[in-house]
Amino acid sequence: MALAPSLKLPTITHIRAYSMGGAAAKVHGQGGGDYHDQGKDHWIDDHIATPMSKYDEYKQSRQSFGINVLGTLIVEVEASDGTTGFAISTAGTVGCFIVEHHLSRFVEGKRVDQIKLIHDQMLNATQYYSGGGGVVINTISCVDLALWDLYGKVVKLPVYKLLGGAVRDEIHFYATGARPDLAQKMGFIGGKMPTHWGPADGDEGIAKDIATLKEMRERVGDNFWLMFDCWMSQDVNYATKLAHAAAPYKLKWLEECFPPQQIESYRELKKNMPKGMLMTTGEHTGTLEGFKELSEAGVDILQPDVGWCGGVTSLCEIAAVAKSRGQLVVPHGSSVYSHHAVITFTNTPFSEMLMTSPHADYVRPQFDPVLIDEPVPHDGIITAEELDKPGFGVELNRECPLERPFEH
Ligand SMILES: C[C@H](O)[C@H](O)[C@@H](O)[C@@H](O)C(=O)O
Ligand SMILES: [Mg+2]
Repeated sequence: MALAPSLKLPTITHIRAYSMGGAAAKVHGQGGGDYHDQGKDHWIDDHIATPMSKYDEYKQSRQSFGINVLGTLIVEVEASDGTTGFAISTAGTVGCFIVEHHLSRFVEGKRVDQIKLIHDQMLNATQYYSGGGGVVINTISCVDLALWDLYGKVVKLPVYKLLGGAVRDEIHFYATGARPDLAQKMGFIGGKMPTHWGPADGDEGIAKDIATLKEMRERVGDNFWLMFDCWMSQDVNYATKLAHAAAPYKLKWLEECFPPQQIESYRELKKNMPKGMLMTTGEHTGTLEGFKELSEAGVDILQPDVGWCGGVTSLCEIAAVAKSRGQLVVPHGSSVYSHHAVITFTNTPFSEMLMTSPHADYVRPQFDPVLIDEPVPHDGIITAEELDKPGFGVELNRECPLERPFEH
């Protein structure tokens, strides 16, 4: 049966890649897709424990060791009917090179609905240099997100409806930031704090982070969720001791204690943790196989970042891996790009809002200032209705200092 004329979909004529911020930029602290690229005196760069914390010179600031060197990647795709779609991620100038000189050949000339075909070709064509994660997968994710945005804008449907529709009317959020007590007042269901100390600080480090947890528990009462985010900074012994020291204060989960490759460390920690405390991780894992391994190691909540794991196409596959084992998938804070996916997942009962206001004392759009109309939770909630705009429902703020370093 021939397609109705209205369903004859346009082809993709152009893909373009822009960067903003990062080491290659003249201006820093711009925020955007690389949300760690903030200005001075920001909670997100205040003595947070990392794998680099064992070096005194890199203890105070993650920017000092380069957490924000990449900057924002913006990918724009244009269809033969003139419609454009775009997305952002963390890949900056490096990502621009990969898009313009490698991935563009798999995109231009295809129909706007051939997203999965393009995704498979991008993943396989970069296998020889991607290492299955990092900036290459971030870049592929950004292209995938831009394609979903374009498809939605061509057929005039929000991405979540293209994925099969909402399974709930609202998304409820926990907040990540320095002030869970303020997050509670803003209507969030929980607060996730970074840890500030690690194995190099020994038992004294554990005592200091537990003191913060104790203080916050006293402020928020017994029922508000409190979590620690350890950003790959620990070893199994330290994480085990921290988990048991935190149990009296009802810590809900311990997040990303180790680098993504240390599957055996996660498997061992899960056995060591107090009963009822959850172990979560995944934001720095970039392959479906990597998430399968984490799932089998007993991770309770998989936390892929849709801009770093392969895009919406991969996120849906990861959600199915989790679902097959009765586990949850709660994406790392990635704003509108994960909202449209999670509202269609039956194993995502809540999601993350990353507080990018400097003192975590008000709700600022996570990718501010690069997205126009970026939705934010009100009283800790975003409704399906608020997502009812074509594509991801946002537009690119072209007043940002965008550069196109390469062309093809
Ligand atoms: C707060 C954490 O240190 C990271 O900055 C954060 O981006 C990420 O780990 C998260 O889970 O939100
Ligand atoms: Mg995290």
